[in-house]
Amino acid sequence: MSYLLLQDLDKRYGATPVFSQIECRIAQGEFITLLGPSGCGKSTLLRCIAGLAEVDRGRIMLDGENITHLPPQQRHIGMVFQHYALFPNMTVAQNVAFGLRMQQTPEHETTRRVGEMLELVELQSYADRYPRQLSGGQCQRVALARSLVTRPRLLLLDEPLSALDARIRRHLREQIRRIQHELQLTTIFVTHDQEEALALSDRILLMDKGSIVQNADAETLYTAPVNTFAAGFIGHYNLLDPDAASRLLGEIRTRAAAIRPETIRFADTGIEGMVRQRSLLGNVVRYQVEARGVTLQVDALNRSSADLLPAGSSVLLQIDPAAVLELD
Ligand SMILES: Nc1ncnc2c1ncn2[C@@H]1O[C@H](COP(=O)(O)OP(=O)(O)OP(=O)(O)O)[C@@H](O)[C@H]1O
Repeated sequence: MSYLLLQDLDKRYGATPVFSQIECRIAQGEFITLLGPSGCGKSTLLRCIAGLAEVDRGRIMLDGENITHLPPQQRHIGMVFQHYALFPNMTVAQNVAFGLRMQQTPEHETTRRVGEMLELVELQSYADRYPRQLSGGQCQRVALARSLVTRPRLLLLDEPLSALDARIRRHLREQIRRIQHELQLTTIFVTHDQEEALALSDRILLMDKGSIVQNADAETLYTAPVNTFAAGFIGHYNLLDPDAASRLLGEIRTRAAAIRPETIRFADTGIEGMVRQRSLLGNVVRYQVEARGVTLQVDALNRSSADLLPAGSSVLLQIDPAAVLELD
């Protein structure tokens, strides 16, 4: 049985549909990511699950209970937002204790559970600080501890990392994954960052314009996108219309083709091309290569600076036919 079931959900604001016919089954303990471009309806869907917005049609079942019309406080769902809404006049420990105080949990129990949560997010020594004395990443860990302390049935994370710098983001996302795994907590994470989604998720729901375009694990989404939107959003696929694909591959193609830059190789024989530009992405070098009138991105491992090809180099490209996806 699914732990969380979203059935035929529709939502509109006035005449504008936000999402429609959302269907999804989520198992207990799964880490699901809602991924999609800005405005595709991710946050609104999350807010509907939390009870902060109403769906116009459909049913939301959590652990066998129909929660579609329950007020948020009766859903027992934890939520962390992009901007940490900590109480500025309360210490870290008081912020974390807030939900328990509202439930009138006995004082000794509150102290114990707050201590456990601060340990979980590695902020034990910050208990008496105020939010203004914390970094952005620390604030988000407090927000996480605050939403976990009441032992929610479901954790919803709405772009909790997007206001943080890249290094802190990576560290905190690993921490979130560890905590989620330790607590076996069913989690839905919203992001528009594909790298974050691929790194974190058991399963990704890729959304576009209010619909789920693909529902798959990271590997499937990366290697087998279902259409050109999915291929354009995930990885850095070369997307070629049928004309360009026919010219490049030297055979008639009637559908669009998608080729991942890392599946194209420089070789001793193959399609003639010319390097136009290169950019160093750290461990990878991304070349822009012109071949048969088509501009391609080709990724190569950055093994040594002696191997780097300058702009203007003639190259021969090998494209494995199995790596050419046909898409609509
Ligand atoms: N309260 C509201 N009233 C009217 N329209 C809204 C409201 N909230 C969201 N929308 C619209 O619904 C659509 C989906 O918004 P939503 O915030 O769910 O997108 P999102 O995918 O989370 O985007 P982002 O990544 O930018 O946060 C957008 O077109 C937005 O303008």
